[in-house]
Amino acid sequence: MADSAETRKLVYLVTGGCGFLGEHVVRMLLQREPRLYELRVFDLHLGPWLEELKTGPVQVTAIQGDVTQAHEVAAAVAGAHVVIHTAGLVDVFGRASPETIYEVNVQGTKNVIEACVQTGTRFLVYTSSMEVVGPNIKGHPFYRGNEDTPYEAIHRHPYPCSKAQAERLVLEANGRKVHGGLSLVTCALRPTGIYGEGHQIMRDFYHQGLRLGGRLFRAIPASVEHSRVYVGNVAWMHVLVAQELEQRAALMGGQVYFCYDESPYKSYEDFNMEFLGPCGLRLVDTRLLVPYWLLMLLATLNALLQWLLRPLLLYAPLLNPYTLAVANTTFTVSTNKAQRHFGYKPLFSWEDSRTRTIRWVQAVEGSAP
Ligand SMILES: NC(=O)C1=CN([C@@H]2O[C@H](COP(=O)(O)OP(=O)(O)OC[C@H]3O[C@@H](n4cnc5c(N)ncnc54)[C@H](O)[C@@H]3O)[C@@H](O)[C@H]2O)C=CC1
Ligand SMILES: C[C@@H](CO)CCC[C@@H](C)[C@H]1CC[C@H]2[C@@H]3[C@H](O)CC4=CC(=O)CC[C@]4(C)[C@H]3CC[C@]12C
Repeated sequence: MADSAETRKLVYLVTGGCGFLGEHVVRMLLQREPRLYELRVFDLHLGPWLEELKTGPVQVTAIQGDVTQAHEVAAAVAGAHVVIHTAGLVDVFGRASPETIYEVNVQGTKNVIEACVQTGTRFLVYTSSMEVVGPNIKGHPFYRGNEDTPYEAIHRHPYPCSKAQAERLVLEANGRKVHGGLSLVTCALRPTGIYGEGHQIMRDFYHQGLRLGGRLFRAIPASVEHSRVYVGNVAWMHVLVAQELEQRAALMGGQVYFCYDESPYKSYEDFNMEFLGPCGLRLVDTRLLVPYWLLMLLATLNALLQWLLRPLLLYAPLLNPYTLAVANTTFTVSTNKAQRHFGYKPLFSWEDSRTRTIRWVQAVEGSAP
């Protein structure tokens, strides 16, 4: 029944569909959206794994394109029922210029919205970020907060600023008339730090630990808690939102939802050790040797070196004043808004998420850094 031609009618577009989250969204759609007829995967860099998806019942169309190019976006959006816009430049390490980050994250999102309006696509799901809220530049903790918790969201770094601007544009576009006269329905999902199969920073920490003889050094007190969320659950929430947006447009349109699951609250480093520990790494407590002021000094030195070396080479280590501030500030969410509004429940338990991630790290073991 689910595979009959009559039930398969919908065309979805996933921007950034070959990224860490995007790939999980693509695979989840193929598994969990029986009405799918065509799945368009739009990305600057297409992955070879897309080929294996082309043999199934759904037409998978790979589109190599750039969200900053309005005409490329419009061509990809034309005829799509739903757009899931995950494409973005995730850079808190100074690899890209602020201008490029704005161009991709803000102008790219404008292009997606305008393409929906011009071509008559009615449903837009945007991948925002917890960074739109915080941590703010004052390092205020956000403890077990929800979507309505008051918090002074002030940023300077281009990444959170660009995500906040883009999110605002998406929410303001809710209710705009699209080609054909119907209204656009939009909403934004705000994942906390995502982990799982394909997580590049986890891979970097793992290889760093191997280089250091199986050790990682604690820099952040264990009392600083972060919310983390498994990539499969983030993908599932995107798919569910996309499915429910039409029926529940009045309730969900123009709304934001944190992405959450049952992953435990822990410091960034302690949480990573849930996976890296079983893969043979140890977290060595050097916090008494490396006090916070020294870390801040190192982070500032890294930023200075990055600036000095820029004409010659790209120096972009994980530690800089911004990443240190984020890592060192408690940011935890506790909410059931997604459950109340569209029946979200995590698809993967914490045990499943942990096991899957550990298996992936173990498979990464032999691969080059
Ligand atoms: N990784 C994380 O912890 C979090 C990520 N997010 C958001 O989730 C989304 C996906 O992030 P990740 O999967 O982690 O990043 P990623 O870098 O793995 O994926 C982003 C994808 O977008 C594509 N892309 C970049 N510039 C593009 C352009 N100009 N045109 C077309 N495609 C382009 C990239 O090629 C990549 O495949 C982003 O919007 C990010 O802001 C939100 C919260 C947490
Ligand atoms: C002080 C270092 C010593 O081990 C640890 C540095 C860790 C940082 C690289 C990460 C700590 C918190 C991360 C960010 C957080 O999870 C929120 C994010 C949301 C996003 O939308 C994008 C990624 C990120 C900014 C994430 C990036 C890496 C950290 C700063």
